[in-house]
Amino acid sequence: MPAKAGDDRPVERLSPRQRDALLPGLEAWTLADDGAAIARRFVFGDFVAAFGFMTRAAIVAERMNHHPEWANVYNRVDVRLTTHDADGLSMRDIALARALDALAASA
Ligand SMILES: C[C@H](O)[C@H](O)[C@H]1CNC2=NC(N)=NC(=O)C2=N1
Repeated sequence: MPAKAGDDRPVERLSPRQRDALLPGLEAWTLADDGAAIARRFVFGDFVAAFGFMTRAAIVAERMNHHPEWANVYNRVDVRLTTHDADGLSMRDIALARALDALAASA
């Protein structure tokens, strides 16, 4: 089984300073859980568009070996990203957030 992309990146927790330097590029995301996670609500035209986003996002997440915590109600997808292995935010969360933003922009 080939290693998934992203497996070899260090899963180091971001310091508050590192985190605060990265968040300006993720305007639609908010800090959650005392800085241990970031969260965003995506809103689509209808349920099928929302689920299509989730389908595409799942493929990207699996390839990155980094998985969202998310909930879908009709055309909304609420996403929370944190790195369990780092017990907080890591670059994997930033990378996945950027990837999800790009997917939503092209939905
Ligand atoms: C064994 C597997 O590589 C790890 O459990 C990966 C999988 N996906 C993950 N996803 C998230 N969000 N955090 C992790 O720490 C994480 N770890």
